[in-house]
Amino acid sequence: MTTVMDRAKAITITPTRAPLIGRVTPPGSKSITNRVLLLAALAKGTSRITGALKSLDTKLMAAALRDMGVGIEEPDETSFTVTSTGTLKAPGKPLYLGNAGTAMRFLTAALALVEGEVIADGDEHMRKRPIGPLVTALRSVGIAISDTNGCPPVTVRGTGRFGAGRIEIDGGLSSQYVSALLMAAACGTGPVEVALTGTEIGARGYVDLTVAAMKAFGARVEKLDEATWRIEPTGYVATDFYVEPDASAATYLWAAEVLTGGRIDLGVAPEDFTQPDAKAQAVIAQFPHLPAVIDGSQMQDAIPTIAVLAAFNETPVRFVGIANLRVKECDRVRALSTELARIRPGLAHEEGDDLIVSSDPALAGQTLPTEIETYSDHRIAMSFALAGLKIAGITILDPDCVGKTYPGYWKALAGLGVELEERT
Ligand SMILES: O=C(O)C1=C[C@@H](OP(=O)(O)O)[C@@H](O)[C@H](O)C1
Ligand SMILES: C=C(OP(=O)(O)O)C(=O)O
Repeated sequence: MTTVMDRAKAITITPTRAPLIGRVTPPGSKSITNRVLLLAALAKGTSRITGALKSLDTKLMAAALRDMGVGIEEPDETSFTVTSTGTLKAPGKPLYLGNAGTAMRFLTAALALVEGEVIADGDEHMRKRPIGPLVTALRSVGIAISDTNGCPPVTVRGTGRFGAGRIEIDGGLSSQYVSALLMAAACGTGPVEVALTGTEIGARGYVDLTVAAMKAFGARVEKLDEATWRIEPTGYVATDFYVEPDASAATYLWAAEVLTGGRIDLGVAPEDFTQPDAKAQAVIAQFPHLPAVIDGSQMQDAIPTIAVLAAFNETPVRFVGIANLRVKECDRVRALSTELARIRPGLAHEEGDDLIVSSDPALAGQTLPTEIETYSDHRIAMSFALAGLKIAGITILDPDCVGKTYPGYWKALAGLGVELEERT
């Protein structure tokens, strides 16, 4: 698998004449898969993970753990069997984590548990994604760690132990910093308190997801107040774990359903997801009467989906609380405004960190030949494909970038009867 953008490749979508009706099983959750892979690696014994996502991001996490001596087998398309001594060994080479934010942030904290020096690096996009607050927090509990101008690569000189005491962390830029500290903290020499400094935190639901996964692997975590968690030094116990489907992946299917007036059975009800992006379903269901202002802070990965949907809404939509989108796989605020405006000038613009989508229901049925730049960002590719369900001439460049979290995306659309023309 490669993360290098393949500009020659493209997919042009033919608008659907009929409502999309059918069944699609979304892949397993990326967020949960990468949490439980790490937790299983930190537990002594064998853990069987089922329902897991197999995609670039989880392959990178699994490969890094294998490099550190963890046995990971893949008995089938959706399972990992993880066998570990409960410790991570220093790999003989830098860990390569591509543009997988979860792998980079979660492992950066976990590398304190390795005895020896480890470098964690990523691709050119990851090298622009901030990790400074996490590095500063780790240093505050005596971990020898350095970054590169606030971004990866990071070098950690671990002692095999995490330490104990209070760690303050600013989770404003990324909740993944908080999740990373919480997971490593259960392997501390004593109890650890993780406390938020700022009032803001990127989607809180991801921290809840972390705590739930930690508890499933035997950790004792107590939420002392809205900004503080206390983690006991229990370590982890190997367990079997079923990963629920990916809520962010589900957003494309929920949107495809309302855009085409169809019915897509995902085999799981929106209320049964524990991931923050499941909140998006209630918003998407209001189409074509989406709210005038949508706060994206608690469902960040769903915003590209809703922004493209908003282009077909009856009235304009302002997206607020999305400044963090500027430090994801690409600057998503910029990518969304640029690519929507490429479809039709004026369709979207930025005001500070807000995104305003002008909306034009009359776009549906038009032919507007447009090549959508995807910036190596799976969510830009997947969300703009939705525009192609209604507008003729939408071409998605570098369509394989969906492999970061949803390698079966194009097949899923084709399975629903969407006609895709591939340029290779
Ligand atoms: O913890 C997680 O699994 C994630 C947290 C979010 O990132 P930030 O915490 O960086 O906002 C989200 O965008 C990402 O896709 C997955
Ligand atoms: C932001 C994302 O990923 P990550 O931070 O895990 O790279 C995403 O999947 O939309």
